[in-house]
Amino acid sequence: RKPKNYPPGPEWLPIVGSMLVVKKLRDQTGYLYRATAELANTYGPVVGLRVGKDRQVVCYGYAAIKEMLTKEELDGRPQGPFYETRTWGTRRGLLLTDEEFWQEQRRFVMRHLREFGFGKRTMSELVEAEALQLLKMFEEKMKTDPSEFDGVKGTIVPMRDAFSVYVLNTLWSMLASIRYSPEDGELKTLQALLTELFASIDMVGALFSQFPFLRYVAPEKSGYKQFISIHQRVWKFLKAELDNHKDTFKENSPRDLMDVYLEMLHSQEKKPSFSESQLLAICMDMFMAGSETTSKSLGFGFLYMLLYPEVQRKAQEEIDRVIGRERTPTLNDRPNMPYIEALVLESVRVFMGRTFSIPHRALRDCTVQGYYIPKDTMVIANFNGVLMDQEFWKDPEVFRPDRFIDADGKLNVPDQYLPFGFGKHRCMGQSLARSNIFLFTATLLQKFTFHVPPNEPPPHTNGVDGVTPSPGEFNAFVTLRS
Ligand code: HEM
Repeated sequence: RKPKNYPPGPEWLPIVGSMLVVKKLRDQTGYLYRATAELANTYGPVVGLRVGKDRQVVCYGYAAIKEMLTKEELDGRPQGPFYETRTWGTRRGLLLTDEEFWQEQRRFVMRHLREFGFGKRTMSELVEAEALQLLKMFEEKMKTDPSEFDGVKGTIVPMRDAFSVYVLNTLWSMLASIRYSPEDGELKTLQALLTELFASIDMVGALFSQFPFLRYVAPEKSGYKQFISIHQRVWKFLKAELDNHKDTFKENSPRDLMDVYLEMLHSQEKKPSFSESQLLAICMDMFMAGSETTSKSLGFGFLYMLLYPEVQRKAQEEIDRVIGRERTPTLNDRPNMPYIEALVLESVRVFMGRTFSIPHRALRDCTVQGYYIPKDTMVIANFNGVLMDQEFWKDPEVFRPDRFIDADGKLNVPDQYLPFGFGKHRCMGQSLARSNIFLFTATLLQKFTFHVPPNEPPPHTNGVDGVTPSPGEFNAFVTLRS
């Protein structure tokens, strides 16, 4: 039965709850975020659902989302088999842990990442080095695989996955001093598996999390088997690196986050939340939270730039004015390049405007916008309701970085812009993500212009649904700037 004053929403049927209504809307609209947006149109900005065993509340619109993200009672993360299976049946990591355990671990990781890359100097070095590698890859492609249309020379580049290894390398250098070659077979397989995993589950779980008995009666169909097998591959990959670190570990000379964590494991000050499996879970969370999100923002950004060539032109004008063509861009250029900064914000907006936050959980009974939220309810923000809000942005579907530039030409970020979350669980990688997108975009646009290939239709902006949305596969015809 619905609790009294629970947020309004569709009827709850025995066992399935409101699942069939959500599923029908999802089938009609093609996306979970659109299905819950439809529900918000009918029931208001806080929608109460039950899917299988889970009570789920979806917040839509700025007021509800801000309240949800800042309310301490809602700082829990969901519990249950789905969230624990990924870390060996216990709660581990940073993304899906809460209370004291999470606070201790988050604090430790944030403090030490500053030494190994989140600090201003180290971050510049890492991101600049990767941007140059990315540039080299495009230059090589130009030489080895040229194309020509109507006398214009260039090359065709599949763009959707063009950035992922370089993004991952900046993160992985900090965590484990590793850089992968874009040709690394194992990494490619792993990234392909993650893309598959991300497309097959949702932020609110999977069928086997809402109906746990399906793990036993329909392990294949419920997605359980695939979920486990992909995680096993990720664990094996990460464990090999951890073993390598343990073998080469030297006391008092930490090379990266893995080493400082290992040092902590041997220290007298070690608190119970620290363990080897927790270190692996942190790496896995960073791997999942850090690389997919940033690469997909870049993917959407470049997809939209194909459709809005004037955005590229404006960005290139700024690059020519501030940097010129001789030296490559650096992170120190950021304060002088509001348009590219705005382009970064706009790329993240169109990506996150198609998805949800990581789910929160009510640690205690509380309210959101006056509605009753019982303890252990999953509460989730549909960012579509705030990042694509028609009333606020006026033309949310248009790719227009200028919306973040004020009358004096300065960057202006409104409160409604919260794709990195807010409050105590806010994203740990915001500055790294924004630095990567800034420098990768500026470095490529300084040398190249990106066009829809003349023999292909323009790519569509819909994207592929999943935990995080991904642009569909698309090609760009890339030409050298004259
Ligand atoms: C464009 C890129 C990114 C976007 C849009 C993004 C967005 C978010 C959002 C919305 C949250 C959830 C906030 C909440 O639950 O209240 C989050 C959490 C998190 N992000 Fe990111 N993120 C990005 C990149 C990164 C990167 C590069 C890293 C790795 C360094 C990272 C690590 C994390 C972690 C560890 C959390 C969990 C924080 C916690 O629960 O305390 N993210 N991110």
